[in-house]
Formats: sequence, structure tokens, C-alpha cells
Amino acid sequence: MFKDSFKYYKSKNPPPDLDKVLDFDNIEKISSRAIDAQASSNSYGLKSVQTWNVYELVEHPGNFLNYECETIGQRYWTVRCLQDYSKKPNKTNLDAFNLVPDDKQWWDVCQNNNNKLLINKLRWVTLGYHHDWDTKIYTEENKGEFPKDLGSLSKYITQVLGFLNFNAEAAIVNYYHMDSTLSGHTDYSEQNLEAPLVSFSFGQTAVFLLGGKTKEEEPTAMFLRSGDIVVMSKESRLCYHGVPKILQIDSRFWDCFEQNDLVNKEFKEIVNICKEEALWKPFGDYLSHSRININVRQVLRRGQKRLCNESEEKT
Ligand SMILES: O=C(O)CCC(=O)C(=O)O
Ligand SMILES: [Fe+2]
Repeated sequence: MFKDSFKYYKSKNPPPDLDKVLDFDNIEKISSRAIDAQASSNSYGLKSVQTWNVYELVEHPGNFLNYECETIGQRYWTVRCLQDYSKKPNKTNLDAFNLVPDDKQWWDVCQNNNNKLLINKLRWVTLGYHHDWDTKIYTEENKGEFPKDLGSLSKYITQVLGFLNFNAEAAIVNYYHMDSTLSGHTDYSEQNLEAPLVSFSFGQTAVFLLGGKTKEEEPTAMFLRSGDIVVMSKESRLCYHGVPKILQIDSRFWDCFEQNDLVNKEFKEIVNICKEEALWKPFGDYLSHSRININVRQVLRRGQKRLCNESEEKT
């Protein structure tokens, strides 16, 4: 049962036995998957395709999971998520609380006041089509512009993995702290369920559970580390998944920032923050007690111009 595993890994006392968690460093249980190694050069801090490690779970029949590690642009995406994507008018969980003055932005307020409480209060931001957590419906109403850099990164990755025509139209950025969890769920609200979900992890390590199409199936637990990318597609697209635990790790994953000419030239200022330790410090401090996950989705079917409701769909 999904919920029993969730409870097991969430437990503080007794703590779970992590030896059972699938570690992609140990590739015995998973098979490597062929990719298009001829793909053209990318941008936004990905390592070259030739060095990617891509896996598909064979132990979990019907589930399909690609795994790629080692982005060198981890600092870049961290800065984007904290400083830029969190900005109004993007919708965040903070909107309901009036904690950030109308004319100010969350990250700036946190930096100016060294406000530890406020910094831990941001839990999600939506980009592009806004996903309403209560109704589980995407709305045209609060739609914001989808960031071009994140759109290109997602398109590039999906293309290399053989999913042509992926169009990034919505994303949820999840901000976790050491005691945060995300309960088991499926992501079914997109009108295009053939398109994969692309998920990026930065900062602290997650124990991620990937189950089956019902809550009764036993999930597989795996570590998602900083720089890992999961593409949920085909059979696994509608499988239950969740995050029962965040584990403290050191900063070696994001402390290896290298100058990369391929990083988008439009974002020179961000690259500068990544390179200058003094400018990077507040972002590094945030990651030392947090995990950031960017979950990118295509919402519309190919050729569809806007969201339609059920009755429109039938005509
Ligand atoms: O944090 C993660 O790895 C998963 C997030 C997720 O499942 C979601 O946003 O729907
Ligand atoms: Fe999800």
C-alpha cells in the first residue's frame, strides 16, 4: 500500500532503513536506455548528452522512468526559482496570507529583513497556466508567461529522450524544508496526458516514492538528488507518487559551478551571481536547509489553442 510506505519513510521514530531505497549509483536493478547522443548542443547548464546517465525502471512493471543526473547549472536554476520565479504576478501559496507588501517581492523582503520565518513559508509557485490545488483544475484566468529558459530546457531534454513536440505550458515549483512532505497523488489535470512530466531537483535529497495506478500497489522508493531529472511518461505518467522525506546532504552538488558558455547569454546577471561566492551565499544558505523541485507540464493537446471545459470538449 502506498500509504504504508509513505508512513514508513516519513517516520522520525523509528527512522526508516534507507538501505532499501533505490540508489541510481547502483545500476544493477535498472537498465540503461538508449538516447539520441547526436542531439545538438544545449544551453542552461546541462552536461553534454554523451555523458548523461538515463535509466528506466524494469523492476516496476509498466512504469517508465528516465533518470539523468549532473546538471552543472544547478546554481542558475536555484537563483531563478528563488529570486525570479517567485515574483508577482506569479501565483504562490503566500498570496493568501498578505505577508509580502504589494509593492515588494518575497525574496527581496527575506533578504532585507533576514526574515527566517517568511523564507520558510514559500511552498509553491505556479508558472504558465495556474494549477488550482483545491479544484485540481488549470485556469486560463491566472495564466502567466511561461519562462523561456525553462521551456527550452524541458523541450531539449524531452526531445533527446524521444518525445517530440513537447510544449512546456505550466510548472509548479515546490519548495521543501527538512520537515516538508508531499503526499501521494497523481497528476491528471492536464488535458494532454500523453505528454511527459519533467521534474528537476535541487538542494537537499528527497526520498521519492513511485507507485502504480492505484494506491494499493507497493511503491518503489528512490533517492532524488540535486541535479537529478525525472521524466514521467507513458505508463508512469498517471502513477501515484509522493515525497515522504527530505534528507540532509552536503553542498558538493551545487558547489561545483563551472563557467559554462552555453548558459543563456540573456541571463548574464544570474551567471554572475552563480560565480561570485558572496552573491551566491544567500542562495546556498537556502539550499542548505531546503529542496527545490520544478515540475514542468504540457497542458494542451497538440493543435489546441486554449483550455476548454468538459462541455466544450464534447461538441
Ligand atoms: O517534489 C517532487 O519530486 C515531486 C513533486 C510533484 O509530484 C508535483 O509537483 O506534482
Ligand atoms: Fe506530482
